[in-house]
Amino acid sequence: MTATFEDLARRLRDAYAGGTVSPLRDGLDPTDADGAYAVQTINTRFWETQGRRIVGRKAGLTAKAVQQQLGVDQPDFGVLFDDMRIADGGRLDPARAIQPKAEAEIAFILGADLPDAGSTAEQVATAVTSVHAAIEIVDSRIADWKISFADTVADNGSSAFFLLADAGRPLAGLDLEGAAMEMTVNGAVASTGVGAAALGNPLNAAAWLARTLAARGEPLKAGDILLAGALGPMVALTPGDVVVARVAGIGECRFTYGN
Ligand SMILES: C=C/C=C(\O)C(=O)O
Repeated sequence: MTATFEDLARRLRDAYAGGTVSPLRDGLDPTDADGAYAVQTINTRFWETQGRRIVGRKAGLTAKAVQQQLGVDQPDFGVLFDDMRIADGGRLDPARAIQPKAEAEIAFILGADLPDAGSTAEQVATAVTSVHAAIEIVDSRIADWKISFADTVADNGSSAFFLLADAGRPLAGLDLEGAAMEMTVNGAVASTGVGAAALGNPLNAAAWLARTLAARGEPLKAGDILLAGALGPMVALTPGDVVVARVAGIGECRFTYGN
């Protein structure tokens, strides 16, 4: 290994403005989760010093369909910053993205802290104040999305932007596992899935996030937004695309990838 974690973190930061970089093989073994999270954390701290505010976390690689797309077999997480949020019905300027893809998800907003490294899905459920249909726009800073597990973890879970349906619903009575997802692009169905795709139930993905972050000493807090992971395959975006995600019984949200 010739590159340090600081080198890799700087390389990924520079890619946001300068364009994609090669896979990080000169400093990270493709399966080195600890090293990859160390790189992610260097950049999280860096961005915080630049005034970006953490508003939540994303779980990723929770759906078999997405794991297969990327050739991995475990979930990961990334940080959601305030400036990554797009309004429901809003626009994402293509100049702000490199090689974006959209994923339809279920999101939770927490009303209580989750400090327990043994948090269960039931404990998370008691902390949830609202459930939303959501879209995450992922955008690898690694050229052509040729990512290993370590590459995507180091690169903030390949996260870039997200939006939540304005209308949220209380958790009580919702069938999260059975909720059918359909995402259309320009009116044509581009991705389908179901809530159970996220580790069996989106609450399992949220509990995985809660445990993982508590164990790292950075527990989820009241007010945090949690993205529970893609419910179906991700879809590459082209300027002009209008993307709508519908999650049955939960809601829908949309954005335009264009000026
Ligand atoms: C590479 C990113 C994957 C996700 O965001 C996901 O599976 O939700």
